[in-house]
Amino acid sequence: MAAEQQSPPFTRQLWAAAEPVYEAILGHPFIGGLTDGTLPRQAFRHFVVQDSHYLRDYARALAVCAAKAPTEQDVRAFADDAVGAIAAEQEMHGEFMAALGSDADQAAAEPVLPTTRAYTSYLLATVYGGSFAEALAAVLPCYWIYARVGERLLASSSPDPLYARWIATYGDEAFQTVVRRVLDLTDRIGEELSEAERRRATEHFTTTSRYEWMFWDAAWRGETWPV
Ligand SMILES: Cc1ncc(CO)c(N)n1
Repeated sequence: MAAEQQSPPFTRQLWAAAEPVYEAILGHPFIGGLTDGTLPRQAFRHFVVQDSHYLRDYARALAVCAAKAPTEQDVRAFADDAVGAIAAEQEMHGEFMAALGSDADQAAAEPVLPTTRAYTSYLLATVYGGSFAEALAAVLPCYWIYARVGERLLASSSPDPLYARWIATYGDEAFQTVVRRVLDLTDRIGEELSEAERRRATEHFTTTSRYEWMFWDAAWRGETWPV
């Protein structure tokens, strides 16, 4: 019991695992190009199309978290966030695709590429097959890394209005509030976990954090299916 009380907040332990990935994301040319406005439209378009595919499955993953959540309030919070992910996906389709001279139908018709498929498959397998703590750890980087990246980029924003708009979405106080709530829940859940359960959850968290870096990198490289 005493050992449990001494263990650090779970979110601190998790962030320590993700910190190198977060630094790598901030140093990635996709993020650099977003802030200085030099990111080629083609790379941004790749991101927007894949992200709309991603968010559809992410919404389902959040709905599974809702189904497994411990309290009524947590069920409601994840169900709200699932709705929020669908709204974000539709906004991506609508506003961003229109600004890129395309439309929702065109985006939906484009293939789900390898990194998107790998990330969403891992997420869905973990939330369906794992405990609530594992599910939470798997979906957490999507919230937390975007909130941290958004917050960091908001200071400099971007000379490109389209990229500035993207940055504003995630740097926005409303999104920061949503993320703080999930982090509070993570610390609450973390207190009840054994060391082995913390380790398992941390592994999911590290894996999906890496997928976050890979997601930007795939857009930057213009990833395609090799065959
Ligand atoms: C890949 C990815 N991760 C996180 C977010 C934040 O919701 C997003 N929109 N897309």
